[in-house]
Order: sequence, then structure tokens, then C-alpha cells
Amino acid sequence: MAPPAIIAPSILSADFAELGKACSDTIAQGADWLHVDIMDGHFVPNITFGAPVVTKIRTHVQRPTTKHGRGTFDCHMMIAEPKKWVKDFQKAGCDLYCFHYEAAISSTAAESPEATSESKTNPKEMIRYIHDCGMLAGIAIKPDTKVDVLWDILDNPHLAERPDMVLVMTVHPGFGGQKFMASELPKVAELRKRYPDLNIEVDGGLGPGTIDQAADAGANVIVAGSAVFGAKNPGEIISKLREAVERRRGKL
Ligand SMILES: O=C(CO)[C@@H](O)[C@H](O)COP(=O)(O)O
Ligand SMILES: [Fe+2]
Repeated sequence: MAPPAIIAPSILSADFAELGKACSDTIAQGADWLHVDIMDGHFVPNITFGAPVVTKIRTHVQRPTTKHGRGTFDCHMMIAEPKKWVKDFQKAGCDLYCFHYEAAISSTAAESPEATSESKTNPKEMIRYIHDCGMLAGIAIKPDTKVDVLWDILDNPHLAERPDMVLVMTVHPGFGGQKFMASELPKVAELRKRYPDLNIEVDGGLGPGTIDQAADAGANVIVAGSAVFGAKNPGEIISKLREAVERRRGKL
């Protein structure tokens, strides 16, 4: 059976002037994780915030007491040099550091004249490094990236180099409130077929109108920003998302 439903509201759609309260309220309304979108203006055409803000919001949400437990900070690192920020985010209170495959293999990140040994990397090394720093590791792929690039990483016999979660983007990363791309779901279905126990996250355009398709494909970690923070009753939306995933799980 696929792993349990995990609902991770994206705080990108929260009121940034009240971020701490928005985070604690969302957990109180039934969210499992908080999805924290970090954008650097290079990897994506938008900027959010960095580790100092994560340190502050961490004080509003209790650390998870179990692996993947309630209160997990799922940091989605849409940044060009993911290796450079691992330690800062660990210190800030990140539990799951999810970097982009495209950034880890990018020649600009690895070969730019400014690149130091701190910023050079490859996906397997990144995962090992994140684990060594005491966090769970996630790897994300953009819509233009084929899912096949992940087989070598997921079939790695070295457990320390295997990711704890794969994130399949269902929008082009950079902004909240975009239209869900159903074209990405075959990637989710293929991942679920090959890896029944894997945590598979989908991110972008998820809400009551699109959750069934994502759940049917086999996603179990659901990110939703505008659908949760734009709702009159966020708790009701969180429950609906969870029910759709659990319904699909029950059919397996
Ligand atoms: O990573 C991203 C966007 O790049 C997401 O996490 C969005 O913030 C999700 O927002 P909605 O599409 O659910 O509004
Ligand atoms: Fe995200």
C-alpha cells in the first residue's frame, strides 16, 4: 500500500506580514507539514525569503517528534546553488531539504567562476550531504525534466544516497496560483508503479478540483497554496485533500 496522505500547505500563499501565526494556524487546522518555498531569483524568476525567516517561523511550530511527522518543514529549494544553503537551513529548523535535480546537475552551479567546493555538487552527493547534516532529502523535477533521470538515483544501493521523497512539479516553478498541469501525472504513475513505498509529492495547482487525478496517479504528499490559504475554511480543504488520497490508498 502507498504511504499515508500528507497534506503540506504552501505558505507562499499565506499573509507574509503574519507568517508565524499563519503557520501555527495551518497546523492547528489539520495540516501535516508546511511547504516552505525558497526562491532565489536565479533558478526561478521570483524571490521569497531565506534561512532567517525560517528560523523565526520555526518558533511558531513545534518540531516533528517522528520522521515525516506533524510540523515537518518541507523546504522546496528553488535555488541555483542548493548545496551552499544546506547547513543554514538545517540550523534554521528545516526537516526536509528538497532540492531541484536541474540545479544539482547544472553546469552554471558547478562550473561558474564563483563556484566554491561548497556549491559544487551532483544529486547523489547532495542527498548524502543532506542526510549527513541530519535532514530528510527530497529531489524535485520540473515539468521539462523526464522522470527517467531519477531511476539511477532511486535504485542506488547506498541508502544514504537515496532520497526520502520525490517532488513532481505540476506547474513551472516560480509562482503560486498557476494552472495544474495534468500532463505531469504519468510521471507520478510511473514512480508509484516502480516504488510502492516512496513518498511522492505533487506541487502546483492542487485543490478540490484536481486532487482526484493526482491521487489516482499515486501521489501521497499534496502541496496546496492558494487552495488552502484562499479558502474561507482552510481546514475543510485540508480534509478534502486528505480524503481523496486515503480513498485511492484504500483501493490498492
Ligand atoms: O513551488 C511552488 C511554486 O513554484 C508551489 O509550492 C506553489 O506555491 C503552490 O501554490 P499553488 O499552485 O497551490 O497555489
Ligand atoms: Fe513548492
